[in-house]
Amino acid sequence: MNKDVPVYLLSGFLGSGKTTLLQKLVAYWQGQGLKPGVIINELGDVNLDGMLVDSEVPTAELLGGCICCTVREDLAGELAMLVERDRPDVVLIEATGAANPIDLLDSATETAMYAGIDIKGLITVADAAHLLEMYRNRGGRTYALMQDQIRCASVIILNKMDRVSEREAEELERAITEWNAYAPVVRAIRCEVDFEALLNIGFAAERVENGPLKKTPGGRFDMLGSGHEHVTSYTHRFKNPVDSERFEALISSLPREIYRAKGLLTFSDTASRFLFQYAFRELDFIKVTPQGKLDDMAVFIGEHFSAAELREKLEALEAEEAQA
Ligand SMILES: Nc1nc2c(ncn2[C@@H]2O[C@H](COP(=O)(O)OP(=O)(O)OP(=O)(O)O)[C@@H](O)[C@H]2O)c(=O)[nH]1
Repeated sequence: MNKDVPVYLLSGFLGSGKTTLLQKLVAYWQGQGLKPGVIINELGDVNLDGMLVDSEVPTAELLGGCICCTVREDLAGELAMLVERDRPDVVLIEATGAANPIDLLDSATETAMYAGIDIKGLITVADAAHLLEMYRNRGGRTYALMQDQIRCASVIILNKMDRVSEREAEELERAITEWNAYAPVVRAIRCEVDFEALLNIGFAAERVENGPLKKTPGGRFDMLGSGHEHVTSYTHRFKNPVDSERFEALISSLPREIYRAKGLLTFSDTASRFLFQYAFRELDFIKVTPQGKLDDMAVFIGEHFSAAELREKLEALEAEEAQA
């Protein structure tokens, strides 16, 4: 009989560093001579994260919805198919940052009943600076979701340590341990951690056995989840290139309610195309050469922001360039 394929789930709020970790874990497993498979779930209908994953890696995409609601059944199907078709040695599932991990765990364990997989547990990546701000302001559904993602974790990566001080990190670690006394907390910058240690400490049998989550007799995980219906997104499709500096200025003037944006852009003043990333007030650009035909687009994610206002600003930016 074939051995069950180990499956790791990856959660963490929008922009915390999940894809950064996914890329590194994939490289780590490849370095061990293993064949990893990945499933990526994005809220938008274009898989931008997929562009950052080695094209040799079998990848399944779940787009246009979130694992914990609209694409729940699809996850089971995609996971079973990936395992059957590509026979990976290990699978990593990256949920959207808006996903409630309970539903993700539920859906994955359902699949485990028939698909020959072994759910190892959940890695939660937290953006230290963003979590700290949320923790100090206490309240709101984003904060509740971040807490749930930490409560459900088998191991927590406290990422973006370059953005907090030692005292702040200690304050965060105390809070995290209160929410989840079982999971080890590993500090990191750009999710750079000792992967061997991470996979050993976080998923040791006795920890999983005594972990924060117990299954109910009905097979579901017994923990109240907070929905993420408050999270909204707006996808903009660009008709023509925009000026990079004006685009940067627009991004830096975004309202606080928009905490995540990413997209693929052609600038009028540069030769190549760029994947842009904006997470908790930090902007990053990566040069890319997308495979196949992909139009310029940007997705903005946040709470109760005005999509109409944002669209107007973006259209004005496009119009300025068209006239120039
Ligand atoms: N300053 C800083 N930035 C980081 C660190 N780790 C990742 N980033 C940046 O944060 C942004 C978001 O990282 P991702 O790995 O795409 O985050 P994600 O959790 O996959 O985002 P979603 O898919 O939208 O949920 C990117 O611009 C990263 O380069 C870190 O340790 N410090």
